[in-house]
Amino acid sequence: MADPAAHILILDDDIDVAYAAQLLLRRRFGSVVSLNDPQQLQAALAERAPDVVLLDFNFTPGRIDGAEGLAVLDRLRALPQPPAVIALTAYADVPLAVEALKRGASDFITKPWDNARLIAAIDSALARRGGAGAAAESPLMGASAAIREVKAMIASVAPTEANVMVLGENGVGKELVARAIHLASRRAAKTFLAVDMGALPESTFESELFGHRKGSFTDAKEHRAGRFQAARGGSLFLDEIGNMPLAAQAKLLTALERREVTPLGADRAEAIDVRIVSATNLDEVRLFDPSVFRPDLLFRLNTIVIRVPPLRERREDIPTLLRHYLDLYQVQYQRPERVLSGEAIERLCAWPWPGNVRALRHACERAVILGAQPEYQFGDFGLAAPAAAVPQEIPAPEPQLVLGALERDAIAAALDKAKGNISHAARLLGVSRAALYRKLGKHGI
Ligand SMILES: Nc1ncnc2c1ncn2[C@@H]1O[C@H](COP(=O)(O)OP(=O)(O)OP(=O)(O)O)[C@@H](O)[C@H]1O
Repeated sequence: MADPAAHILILDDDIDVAYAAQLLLRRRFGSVVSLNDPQQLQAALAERAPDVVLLDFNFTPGRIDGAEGLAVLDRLRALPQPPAVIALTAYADVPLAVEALKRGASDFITKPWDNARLIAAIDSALARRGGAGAAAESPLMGASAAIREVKAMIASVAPTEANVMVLGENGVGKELVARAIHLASRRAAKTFLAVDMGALPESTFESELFGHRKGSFTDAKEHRAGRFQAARGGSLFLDEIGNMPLAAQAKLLTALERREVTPLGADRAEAIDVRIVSATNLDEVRLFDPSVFRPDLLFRLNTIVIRVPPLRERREDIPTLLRHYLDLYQVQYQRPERVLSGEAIERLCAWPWPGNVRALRHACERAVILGAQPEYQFGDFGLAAPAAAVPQEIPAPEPQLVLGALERDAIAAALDKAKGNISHAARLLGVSRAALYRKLGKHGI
């Protein structure tokens, strides 16, 4: 199972559709519940808050304006811990998909869906959400010289149309930078759409990005908009571009060079009107290796490069980030305000934070939930001691501790082999990126 902790809610009046989705998703996610009527929503939310909601937009027979779905979307987004919402649109309705994205949906899928694409969309939504509610909307915190430089670059490139490439390890805040560029640009009122390029199945790459016409291949039962069309007028964030196969890179290059895309089966190309921001955690040696990444595509994407340094290289930001996320989770979990003990601050500032700000955020969430003393202690943050420091003489370890240690070692080995690339490591371990992030959080890696 890819993510046993995830709770997925399907809201679709078509019982067959909901059942098919349930069958598919039950094999991968811990809990999958389907509802056929929005009136059942309140009770379902009271029972367990979902991580991801798959939301159909029309419930009353004959209605196709999507207003019912948009109302549910607004309700879900207003929850204290809003789930990620993936819009299910039956009519390849681009304006509706765009409206849903503007109101906070994380993605949209056109019915009938491609199974791999649906799973990839849920995985991405879980990874982005990181199990931590609205925290993704945090502003870019920090006042270190490195972050001040990043903010200054954002301010100067945002008003231009230049393509920006954001580089940095996993969890340093590349997507936050991309969003900040969008929000400071003249496109701010339009859509910001993030696409995990590493998760797009190769077989449906073109249809996902550029769309397709009804009948262009066996399963193309309806016209379908691609990501380029859905983000029209706004910004398209191409995340994890370092994980794209070379064949897909060639297709993307052609679209960017011509500034137009041709949906599969269409006889005319459509002009592109998107600002491209891309990101990768590949180090620059690998990025400049032509066997990994096409130099001509790199040249298209990296007009401006913004490097976000790892947290261990800007430790002065750690106290601000700790306070920010502790405050956020205290409010979210309705826990009392507490300060950090001196020992905790000292050790947290010295911690290497290989998972960067994402790991710090998870650690803060844990401390808020588990901390039981008047001040937060280092131990509340659940950061695992390095493997070598684990005492060897424990007489009869409990089986789950042994399993935990084995899991941690396997993750560490996979990360090492994948040179820190989360997507590659997840593939080596046979789990989704979302699941791996959760495990990294669990083990404090
Ligand atoms: N400077 C920052 N201030 C506040 N929150 C931050 C900062 N940097 C990162 N975060 C938080 O850390 C988490 C990870 O950030 P983000 O998704 O932008 O990282 P990323 O570099 O795109 O990661 P990945 O490469 O794994 O996709 C998010 O919850 C984000 O809000």
